[in-house]
Amino acid sequence: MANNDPAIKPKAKKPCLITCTGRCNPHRAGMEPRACLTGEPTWKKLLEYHQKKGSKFHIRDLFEKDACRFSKYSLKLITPNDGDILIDYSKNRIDEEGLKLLFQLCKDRNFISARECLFKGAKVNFTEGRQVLHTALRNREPEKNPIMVDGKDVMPEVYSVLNHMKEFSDQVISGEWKGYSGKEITDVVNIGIGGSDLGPLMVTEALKPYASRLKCHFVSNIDGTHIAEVLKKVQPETTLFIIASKTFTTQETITNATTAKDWFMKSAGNQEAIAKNFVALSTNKQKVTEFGIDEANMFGFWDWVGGRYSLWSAIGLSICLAVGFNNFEKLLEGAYFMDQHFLNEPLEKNAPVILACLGIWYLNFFGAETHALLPYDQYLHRFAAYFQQGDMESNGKHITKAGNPVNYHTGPIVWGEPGTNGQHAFYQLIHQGTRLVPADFLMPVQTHNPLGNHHQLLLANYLAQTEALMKGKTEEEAKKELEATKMRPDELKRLLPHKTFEGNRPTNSILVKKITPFTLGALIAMYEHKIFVQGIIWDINSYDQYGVELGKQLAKVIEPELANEDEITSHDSSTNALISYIKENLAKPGEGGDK
Ligand SMILES: O=P(O)(O)OC[C@H]1O[C@@](O)(CO)[C@@H](O)[C@@H]1O
Repeated sequence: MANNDPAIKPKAKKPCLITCTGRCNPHRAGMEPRACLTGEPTWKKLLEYHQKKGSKFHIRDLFEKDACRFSKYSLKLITPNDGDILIDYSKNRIDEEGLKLLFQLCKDRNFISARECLFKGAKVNFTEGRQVLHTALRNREPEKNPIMVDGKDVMPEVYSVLNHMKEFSDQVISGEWKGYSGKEITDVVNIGIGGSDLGPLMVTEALKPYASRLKCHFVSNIDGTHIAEVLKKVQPETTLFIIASKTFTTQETITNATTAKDWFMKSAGNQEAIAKNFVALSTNKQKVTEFGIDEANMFGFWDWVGGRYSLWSAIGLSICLAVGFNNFEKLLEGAYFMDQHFLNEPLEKNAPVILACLGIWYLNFFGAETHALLPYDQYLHRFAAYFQQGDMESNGKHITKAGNPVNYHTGPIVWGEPGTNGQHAFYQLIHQGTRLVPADFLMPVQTHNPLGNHHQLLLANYLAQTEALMKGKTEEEAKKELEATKMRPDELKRLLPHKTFEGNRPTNSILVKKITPFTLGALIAMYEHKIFVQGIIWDINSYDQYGVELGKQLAKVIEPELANEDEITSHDSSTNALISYIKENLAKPGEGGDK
């Protein structure tokens, strides 16, 4: 399914790819150190393989031809204490030949050396000139594996912050740490956005079975409703506010933090009280102290920690408070387990590499545009949302390392909801729509809430969906079913096409014994590394995010325009008109909100 959007008709004489984005400019002088991806010999072989075989596969046939398909196309990662992690990728439109070509593409794209650079602290974030070392945050063998940044082993600092996080979270949970009026803390409010919110929120929700006595709340949106609704639930004396911001300049976070501080000061009355009920998580000491939070109450981290990769850092303090430091440490251990798997396993046995390659296969050769993450676990209800930032802010790029526009698609649109809810919302499209939607189905075999036959039913639905998406329902099968209803032949003929399922919808089944801090850490790290592999193949920078800046810049221009009485004519007619409409409809003094 080529991308036929007329807005991006291929400029090149003939599109290099089924889904050429039309930005192809292979002859631009000074091509990047690596050949343009679509110029790679392996890429061309993959194109040929797709045209001759890949595009003609039906997964149902692949299973019928090979009784050992599951054992050939699945991985089992044996964890020390949390059971096995099973990655079943057999329900995909691919065979040995195709996988071999994809692994070869990884090698052609210098993946092996790029992986080493990542872990060793090379400046892989090549636009900001930074290392990318979220793996250092969970390095559980610091003596064996020092991590050098600018000639200095960062592991002592990493462990110093972890020790501070442990000491503080233990004190708060035990009640030793008191609020300004001497009362124990009962509620924690994490104020942050993006990577300073999504990770802590997702993990805290996912690990609810491990909850401490503290009630955790998250405020992120600049919409006053978000903080207003949280402040209704907490008391100033017993609330710990965590101001989480890598830069400590993000408008939403500083606005919310200031509102929280003003609300707090109405009760607390003096600046000293801040020291008991506010802490900061940031790389920016100066801004933290300017806000009024003592450096002693700051948990630092470093520029080589990307925001969307920061839950393993001080940004994870709310996780430590929500589930206890020991469980946070198990989360780190799970991620470390996956790091070691990613670092040491050959491509053919490497879960992040396999998931990355299969993603490339559908995105760049079948024209898929999205990737669904479908956790069959209600506690994981924020899992897809977390990887919307993790994946889309990493690989939503179109400029290569050498500064040229790509002529192939890059990062997918990531989305998803927990099962079985998705089945009653969007599975119709996945089963019978016109788009190919590769999907990962995640499932814990054991539930934290054994209740009647709920989990049995959840498991059955989980298994049925990937089977149905793969097998479909042939016309003959549908016809037999309709005939059994004694339906009139003309009615049957009319309904039959609507009742058949093409199947051949690819899925990966990812199962853990149970969602524990360890297995959750491993799963998150697995997807982080998948994103890395895809970024390397696409030759883009997965670790900057300039794309989020323009909107912020324009908002700074518009904000004062909304505050004055003038008619605004400085924008396009739409924006000018929208501003006018808003000004006409702003609440007049005394109009207030309707009750
Ligand atoms: O942690 P901070 O510096 O407040 O940034 C919050 C978020 O803002 C961004 O959109 C960058 O501006 C994300 O990359 C980041 O996670």
